[in-house]
Amino acid sequence: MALAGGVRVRARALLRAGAQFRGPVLGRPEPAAGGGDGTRRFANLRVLVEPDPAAGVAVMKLKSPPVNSLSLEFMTEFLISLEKLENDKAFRGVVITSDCPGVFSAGLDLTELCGQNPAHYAEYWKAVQELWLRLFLSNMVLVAAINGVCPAGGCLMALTCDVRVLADNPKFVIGLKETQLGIVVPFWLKDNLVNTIGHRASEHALQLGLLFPPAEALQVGIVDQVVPEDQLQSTALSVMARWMAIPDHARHLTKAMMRKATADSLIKHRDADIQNFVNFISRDSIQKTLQVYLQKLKQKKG
Ligand SMILES: CCCCCCCC/C=C\C/C=C/C(=O)SCCNC(=O)CCNC(=O)[C@H](O)C(C)(C)COP(=O)(O)OP(=O)(O)OC[C@H]1O[C@@H](n2cnc3c(N)ncnc32)[C@H](O)[C@@H]1OP(=O)(O)O
Repeated sequence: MALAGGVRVRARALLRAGAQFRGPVLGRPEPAAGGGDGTRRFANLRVLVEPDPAAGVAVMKLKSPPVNSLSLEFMTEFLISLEKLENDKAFRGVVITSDCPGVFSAGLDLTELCGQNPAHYAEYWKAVQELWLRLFLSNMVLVAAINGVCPAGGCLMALTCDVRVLADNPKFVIGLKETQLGIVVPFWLKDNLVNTIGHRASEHALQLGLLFPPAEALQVGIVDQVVPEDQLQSTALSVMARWMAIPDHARHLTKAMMRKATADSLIKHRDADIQNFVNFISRDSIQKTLQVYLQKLKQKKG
């Protein structure tokens, strides 16, 4: 699946600005592009990719500090990195994790949702849809190694993965807290949650805007495994190894079959969903609520 129009334009702008695939990364000199030694890492500004072509796996580390919020730039760079891996036959699986201590992702970037114009909201929501669709329909095995708090849009990313492993830390809550902010999750994200934890549990989780700490997250099934923090990466890689043992074509066709109806319901109604979002987010009452919330977040330290 290729990047959608608006996201592609932004991706091109980022590429022109030289935002991606530069080295050295983390201060370590790297072989020149195309060096082909199989160990080269690549990165754009906000996503660090550590490939292991021998295993067919790459680790994507979200590194958009302080909280990996889903800004347009971050989502675009993430999708560029994902597409690069998908186009490379060497890679069949991706572990998604965070490089920001204590936070997997804080979800939608609230500064993108406050005080902007309708065209911006439309572009932003299209990018969110694209992020979800591209992850949800990815050919590759996706394992989320959740090493931090994972609310709302962070949970959206994790829910698209085939497996979620959560580090056992009481601060690392996961869930869709939108109603607590006075907003409503889009129907396709609701469907994604229902597919994961069932209808009744989703009703409670969504209406109450529940954020589950590890033991509850495991019990309700929003994550598949909870492991000690220091075992998160190794567990994610061994889960991946199990999935990689399945022939790709059969696994992927099965995944596509299981997910088609949920994805199609968004694909068929993308424009209407964007219009709904723009109307909703432009309301004075919603703007006020979000602004107060953002202010509170900013004042937390003071
Ligand atoms: C009819 C159709 C209608 C459709 C409507 C659809 C609406 C959307 C629906 C669903 C999808 C998803 C929605 C969302 O994702 S909304 C965002 C929800 N996220 C949150 O509420 C998380 C908010 N953040 C936090 O709780 C904390 O920051 C934290 C727990 C993640 C991390 O805590 P801590 O480490 O203590 O960091 P700080 O709180 O100090 O934050 C640092 C810094 O970052 C800023 N910040 C935090 N979160 C966000 C964010 N989501 N967007 C933008 N900026 C954020 C924070 O303000 C601080 O900034 P600074 O003071 O300037 O440093």
